[in-house]
Amino acid sequence: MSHDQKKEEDPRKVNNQYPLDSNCYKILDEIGKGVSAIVYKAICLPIDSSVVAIKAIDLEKLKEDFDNVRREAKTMTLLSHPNILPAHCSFTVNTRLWVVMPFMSGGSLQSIISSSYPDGLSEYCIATVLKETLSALSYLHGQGHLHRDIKAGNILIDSNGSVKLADFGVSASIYESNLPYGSSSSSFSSSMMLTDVAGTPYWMAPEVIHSHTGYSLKADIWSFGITALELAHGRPPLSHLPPSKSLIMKITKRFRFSDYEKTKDTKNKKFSKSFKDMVGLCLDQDPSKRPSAEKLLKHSFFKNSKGPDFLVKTLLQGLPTVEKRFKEMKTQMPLSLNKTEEEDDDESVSENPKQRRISGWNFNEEGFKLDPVFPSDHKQVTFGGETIIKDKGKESDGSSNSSSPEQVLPETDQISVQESGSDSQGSNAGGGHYETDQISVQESRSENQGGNASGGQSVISGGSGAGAGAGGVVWKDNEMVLKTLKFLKDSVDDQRHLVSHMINLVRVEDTANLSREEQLMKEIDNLKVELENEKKKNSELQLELEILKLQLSDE
Ligand SMILES: Nc1ncnc2c1ncn2[C@@H]1O[C@H](COP(=O)(O)OP(=O)(O)OP(=O)(O)O)[C@@H](O)[C@H]1O
Repeated sequence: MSHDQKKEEDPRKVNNQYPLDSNCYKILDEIGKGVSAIVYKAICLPIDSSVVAIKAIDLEKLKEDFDNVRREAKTMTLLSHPNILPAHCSFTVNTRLWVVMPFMSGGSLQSIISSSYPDGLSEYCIATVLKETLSALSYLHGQGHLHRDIKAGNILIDSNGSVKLADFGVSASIYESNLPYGSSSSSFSSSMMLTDVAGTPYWMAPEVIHSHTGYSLKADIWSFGITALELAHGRPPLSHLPPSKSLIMKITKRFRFSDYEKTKDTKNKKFSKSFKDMVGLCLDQDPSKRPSAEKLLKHSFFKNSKGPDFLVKTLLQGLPTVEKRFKEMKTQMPLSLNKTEEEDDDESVSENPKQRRISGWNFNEEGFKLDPVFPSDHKQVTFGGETIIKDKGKESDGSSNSSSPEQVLPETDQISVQESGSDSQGSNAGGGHYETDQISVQESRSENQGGNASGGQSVISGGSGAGAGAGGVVWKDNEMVLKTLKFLKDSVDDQRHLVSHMINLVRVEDTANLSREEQLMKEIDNLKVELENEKKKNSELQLELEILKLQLSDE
């Protein structure tokens, strides 16, 4: 039956255009759930019962983001590129905005990974899907649009292996920014800056988080780099941490990929030099140094790209349907799928085994190593004598000496650290204790006792518990000591993150009665103070590290 014949039969079908009436669609199944939307598989009855995906966005949940949603629908209908998912139409149904779009039977790369590739994809797959994504991004940037939410969850794949970039919920046009758009899309210009915070925290570029400095097209390139890591490892770096803005602010500060090519991956997965180089270019802290999408397309890594048939034969082979995957995920992760925004900040969510596959990323070694840290290696963290994160391997009694050698991070497998922190004189309460028989480090801090520039003393001894007393320094292996100091510093950072997280939780209660604007102002003030403290502490630690390095070189 031709479309024209059908048109006569069904008055709702106009020129093969998708009708703006919910009665014309029959919902078949739920296939996805985002922060404020549910995605359904449906058929459009008047158009030959063609299969579509409907993203039903809850406008009540959004409220202040309504402009973004309208922008998504508008952007999707205006853009035309083989790697960009178009929208057939959009209309409101009660309190929801329905965006009707083509059904991509493979679903998102995120759903594929979490269902079938928990440890990540092969580099050939990554090169293939990312090259297509980059083509979409290059087109988008050429049109003066930022996507602002590049991640595996927004890269969809069809049964024929075609790859499409979707979800323009937070996309923005640089034509729409307050400032004039003055130069070509591939060059970074201060006249193209946007200033509002948008996107998904773990993928956000540092300049988006520190949005007062403005950001532009290169923010998408950062997210693209994070997406590459997400595809390679199964989840984005540091995604076990709560996505609070203040936390992410610190997290992104810890990314130093400029020397990424120096990385020597020795465990779990090996990556090619060209992959590391490509990721390293994207994750440059300085946006102006990141390549444009157009330039990145010419990177040697994308020569590994294989085309859609390859994806059909590898990635999609034997994959459960998108609806089945969603059902499975729902039964496995009821918490995360039903959680509210507040619960998002709750670390207990990451208790879910799927979400905890990698509990973090270890950058300790040489400062640039990107090794996933697995949950079983999760160390116990104590603060002020109280156990904040329990050792996964054993029940902790909260005492400072309750940790086992297994708690030592695997990447620094010959190093152990014993920390004890105290603000009051003489007391030695709190602190984690990680030790092996190779080396142990004990750090004691007492604000009222004086000591070195940062008010602390470090004791490093060869052999567990043996060797130097307070104030003495016995160095056995310079490299090991440096690694240990780095680990110590990271451990302090971790504790600070946790404290910030707790402070944030308390603040949520505190500010519950304030207006949204007042809350944001308050949060900004708090963040400023927090940032200043952080800077101060970091420079103190830096100084301490430098002093210890000097002592080391004297030895
Ligand atoms: N057009 C589509 N065809 C097939 N599956 C889709 C389509 N759009 C979305 N999905 C599925 O629904 C899931 C949720 O999509 P959605 O865009 O709502 O959420 P998200 O991008 O993962 O999260 P959010 O945008 O809220 O951060 C996707 O991961 C994907 O598997």
